[in-house]
Amino acid sequence: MSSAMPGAASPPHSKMRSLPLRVGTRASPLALWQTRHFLEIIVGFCPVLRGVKAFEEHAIRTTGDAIQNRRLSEIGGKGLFAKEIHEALTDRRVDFAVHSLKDLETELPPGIILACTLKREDARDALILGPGCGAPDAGDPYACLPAGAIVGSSSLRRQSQLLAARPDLQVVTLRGNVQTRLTAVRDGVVNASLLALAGLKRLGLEQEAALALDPEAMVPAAGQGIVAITCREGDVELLELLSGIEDRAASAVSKAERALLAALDGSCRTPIGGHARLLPDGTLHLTGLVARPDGSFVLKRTIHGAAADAHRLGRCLGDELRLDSPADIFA
Ligand SMILES: NCc1[nH]cc(CCC(=O)O)c1CC(=O)O
Repeated sequence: MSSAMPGAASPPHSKMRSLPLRVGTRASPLALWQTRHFLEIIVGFCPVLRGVKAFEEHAIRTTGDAIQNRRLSEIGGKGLFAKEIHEALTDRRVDFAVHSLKDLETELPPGIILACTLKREDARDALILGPGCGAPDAGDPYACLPAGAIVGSSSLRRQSQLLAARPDLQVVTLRGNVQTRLTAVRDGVVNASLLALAGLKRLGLEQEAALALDPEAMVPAAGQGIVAITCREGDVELLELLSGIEDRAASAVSKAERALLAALDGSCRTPIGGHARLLPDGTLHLTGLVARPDGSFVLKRTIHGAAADAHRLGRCLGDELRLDSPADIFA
């Protein structure tokens, strides 16, 4: 965190509030990378913000960061990574905040809105291999895992899809930031793990991925690979500025994926996947998945339609998946 020199920066034009703008972020290396990435984009878009001390980073420690080695499903879900950041916005300690979209709950607190989404990085999950694994084979991605191998993951979505393909595997809880999880694999605490390729790429760790998994075979989390910015609903100046850097493709796919998630209204104990692609002809393809954590039930469907209908497509697919799932999935 840095503080501005008093009086060092004056508003670049009359419409702009006084600087610096305060940016809220989690403190992990990935979150800080994403925040600096966002700042580069916004400065590129609005050069008047260059050269002055225009931004101030506020790293905020969240409840989710403080809890290690327990499943999010046990501790109350993804909202825990954003709660303190939302509070900082509401209390006007920051002006906007940078999030991984997949960690952002579908229903934000009153007064806080998703102002823009940045261009999507690779949405796929990556397989990380440690001691005891064979050579990776893209045609049969799990063949490199020996019988009974221990896979570290705290994601019920990844666990359910993995166990559906390989019921012999043992999935154990593994949390912490990307580096912590890579270290656990390298040290042989687990034989393998699954991580978002986007996080690895952003941190320059792509070479740690043995394989990128086909998103139809391992359906990613809704919003995976997308950075999202929140701000206060009434802050029209900022909303206007942020709308200028909105990536339209990311906006369409995130609308579809998040409408799917909202329609499923799954508790954090329900494995849910959602992945949309925008084709060059403007059609949007959305794949959704619901499952039992042990992989004994997996339901996967795809819907397609006009990108302009992204929200409706997501809701339709979510309703359909819910209707066609056994009662225990959403109990
Ligand atoms: N839940 C943690 C989290 N939130 C966002 C990412 C990766 C970056 C992204 O999806 O944009 C990760 C790490 C992971 O799942 O491996």
